[in-house]
Parts: sequence; structure tokens; C-alpha cells
Amino acid sequence: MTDPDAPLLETRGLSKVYGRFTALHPTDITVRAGSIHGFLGKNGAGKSTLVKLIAGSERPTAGQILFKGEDITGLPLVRRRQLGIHLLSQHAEVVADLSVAENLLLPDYPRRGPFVDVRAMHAKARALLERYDVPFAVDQPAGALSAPDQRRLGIVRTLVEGSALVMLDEPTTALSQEERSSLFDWVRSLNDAGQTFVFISHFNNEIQAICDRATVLRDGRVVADGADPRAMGSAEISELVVGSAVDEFVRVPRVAERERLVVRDLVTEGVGPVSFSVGAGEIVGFVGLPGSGAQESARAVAGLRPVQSGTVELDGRALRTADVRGALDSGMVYLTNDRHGEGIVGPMSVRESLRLGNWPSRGGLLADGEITKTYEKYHARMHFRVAGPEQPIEELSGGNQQKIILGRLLARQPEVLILDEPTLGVDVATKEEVHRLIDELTGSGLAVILLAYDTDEMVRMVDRVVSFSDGRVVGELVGTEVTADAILGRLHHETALADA
Ligand SMILES: Nc1ncnc2c1ncn2[C@@H]1O[C@H](COP(=O)(O)OP(=O)(O)OP(=O)(O)O)[C@@H](O)[C@H]1O
Repeated sequence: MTDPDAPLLETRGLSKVYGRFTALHPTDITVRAGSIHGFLGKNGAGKSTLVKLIAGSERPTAGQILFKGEDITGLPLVRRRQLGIHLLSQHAEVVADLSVAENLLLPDYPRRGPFVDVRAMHAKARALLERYDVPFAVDQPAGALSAPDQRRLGIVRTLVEGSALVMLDEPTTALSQEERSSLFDWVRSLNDAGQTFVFISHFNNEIQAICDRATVLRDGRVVADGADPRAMGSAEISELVVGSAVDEFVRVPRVAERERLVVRDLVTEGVGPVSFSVGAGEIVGFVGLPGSGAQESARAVAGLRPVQSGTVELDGRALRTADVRGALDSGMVYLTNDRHGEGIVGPMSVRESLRLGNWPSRGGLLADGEITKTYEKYHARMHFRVAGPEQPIEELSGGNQQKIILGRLLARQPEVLILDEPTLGVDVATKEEVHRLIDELTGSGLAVILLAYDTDEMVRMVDRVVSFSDGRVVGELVGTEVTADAILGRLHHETALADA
């Protein structure tokens, strides 16, 4: 049995300074053996910095890390892994083109002479997966697994290596509600068997669902250590994280007076034909499971997917389909849910990143003052935690990068805004501010399409929901029909709806 009070890991005066910026002030925390310990905090609070220091991928400026009572501060990452300390970032850490078995056993493949013994490797992998209750085919490429299964594979790999502490940095990013809860069930069952986890999330309900202890960081300082989130209300957790009460924003639904975006019979690579419209000042939520056509249709409208047939009209003008430039020039912008793949130019400064692709010019010259004004405006609204306007965007915390990308799109003063997970990785306070900002813009006629896994976000923001299944539009919810239960109902009974 694991002693419930035994400290597995402790930090003493652990700090991290980057140049003149203190990401983490001297920090004392304790992670107990057998717990699921949440690290909470606003964007840039220092959560990722702390887990990186513990894992050994960053060196501390000062302080100590004790693991099972031993000082491990001077040990490199590989040695810490051997001791069983693992950090899994948001991106599933599997090698996509290696098989599941190869991923699991890397690099100690069973051998017969100089050759890898594939049979033995598969048998061993199968036995391991069975032990952790994950029934993947071992010979398929890991890249073919769904996102949550890739995450499971990543976790199993650390367990196979003999993990004592698995740290998960926002592991539910881009997972659907169902995928989240089944991942949680699995993590809980591993925890019941004694596995210790550290878990980072911006969702209070996730923290309350699986964590028995929590550490809260604010601006690089610990403000609570060892609190039990299950004994707190969600508002209480938010207040602890933010430092003041969070004023939840709920939009007053708006009825569109005229159509702005009209899409007819759009067919895009296995999806369609779909038809829908978005009115001036309206926010329309697209709901559907992965592959249902919700995201595919939104991307096709923005010119990000090839279109086989159908028409897209903006304010009565036909747009050329599959033309990103044309869509952008007409005022249609798309916020990607993959900021690493599509959103970030690493070394560029925060200030310039806000006007990337939309450079203000005066008499043919770059209007530098305008760039600064844009920075000041969005900094005031979205509270970037940055060292200053010239800091390279790649150095920012995940949530702060998301805010910059969103600011960049808003600075284009779009006519149609397509938001794919706009508050991905964004903290509870900023989420409300982002919602307010979008709501204000609809006041001047902006048309918005919103894709969001977070049903609560959907309910609070949209005027109407269009649901997708099997590549088709299968239903609509309007006004008071838009409730969390109704949206989840649409997701779970898509086929029933298709028949209706
Ligand atoms: N390499 C670096 N150089 C300079 N500053 C950095 C570097 N890495 C992180 N920082 C700064 O340290 C602060 C803490 O970042 P960290 O990634 O730990 O935040 P976080 O709490 O994980 O935030 P989020 O919720 O947004 O992921 C941020 O303000 C970030 O800009």
C-alpha cells in the first residue's frame, strides 16, 4: 500500500529566471505518493515551467528538487526518467510512423541475433497493453490511432518504463467530452492501482473530476499548496486561480437582421452537400463529432480545404472557393485549433506577431506606430503575460500564444470570423474577456462560426447551433433550445436525428 502522506516529490525554493523575467519565484510544493495532483494557474503563471524543472528539461536558477527524499536537482533528464519521472506535453509523444509495438518497446526491441524479433516484440507489446487495459492492434502505425488513444499509448509507454510520477500538461486539449471522460476513467483506474499523477488543466470541472490535491500558482508564485479541489466550488477555484472573482460572461442572444455568409450545397472531400448561413452579428455554433463535417465545412468555407462543388456568398457576392487569399481579402478569417502547425512564427516578436500578414503601411512604408497601438490595445484586453512587446512569441506560454493569434485575427477587422477552439489553453479569466471581445464585435455586424468542444462555452456564446453528422447538416437549435443537454443530445443521437 502507498502511504497516503508520503511525499513523493518536494521542491524547496525552486525558481526559474529567464533573463530579467522571473517565470517562477522560489517555490515549495509537495506531491504525495498515490495522489492525482493538479497544477492550476492563469496563463503564464509558471505551471509548465514547474513541470519542466521537475522533469529535468529545464535547469532551475536556484533551489532543490527532492524525489523520495533524495536530492535530484543535479540529475539530467535521462536519469530522472530512469527514476520514473515523466512529463507528457499536450502533443501525444508517440512516433507516428512506428508501429504501436515499436513505440511501446523503443529502444529495447527483443532481438534474435542481429535482427529485431518481430513476433516476440508483438507478443510482448500485446501483453503490456492488456495489462493496462488498452486493446490496440500492435502492428498498426501509432499515427493511425485517435488522438486520445495516442495519449493513452504515450502514458502506457511511461508506465512500461516504470513510472513513479506521470505529469500530464493539458492532456485533454482537442478531445471531445466523451474522449475526456473515458481518459479520466482510465487515469483514475491507474491511480487506484497506486500510480501518482500531476495534471495541468484550465478546466475546473476536469480538476474536480480527478484531482485530490492541487497547487495553485499566480504570476510565478504558489498561492495554495495541497488544497482539495473536490471540496471547493468551481467559482471558488477560479477565484483562487485569478486572485479575484471571475465575472462570467453570458451573451444576450441576437437575431440576425440579414444574411452575411450563405453557403449552398458545398461538397468538400467526402463531406456534403451542406448548406447553411450566418447572419450579421450572429454567432452560429457548429456541433458534431470528429469527422462529422462540422470542422471540414468550416475549413472549406475559409478556403482551407479543396471544394468539389457548391457556392459561398458573402454579402451577396460569390467568393471563389478553395481560395485562402481570396477569402482573407474578403474579410473571412479562420482561427486554427493547431497553433503549432498553422499559427506561430517562432522568433517573431509578440508585437509584430499581432500584425503578421496584415502590416499597416503609410505612404508605402511600414507604420510602426500602428503596430505598437495594436499591441497596446490587445494587451489591455487580453492581459498577455509577456516580458515585453519585443519578446519572441515562441517563448510565451501556450495560452499566451493563443491570445496573440486571436488578437492577430481580430486586428484584421474581419467580416466573418471562424473560431476553431478559440479559448484552447486559455485561462478562466481570459476566456471571459475573449467572449466579451467577440460579443462586442458582433455588435457591429461581424458574423461568427464557433467550433468548441466545451459545451458550456457553446451555450454561453451562440445564438444558434447547426449540427453535423456523416458529412451532412442534420439539425438546428435556436434561441432557448440551445442548452448543454440539447447539444450533447445532438452529439449522441446524430443518426437518430438524421432520420428525423
Ligand atoms: N524560454 C523562455 N524565455 C523567456 N521567457 C519564458 C521562457 N519560457 C517561459 N517563459 C515565460 O515564463 C512564464 C511562465 O510560462 P509557463 O509556460 O510556465 O506558463 P503556464 O503557467 O504553463 O501557462 P499556460 O497556461 O499559458 O500554458 C511565461 O510568462 C513565459 O513567457
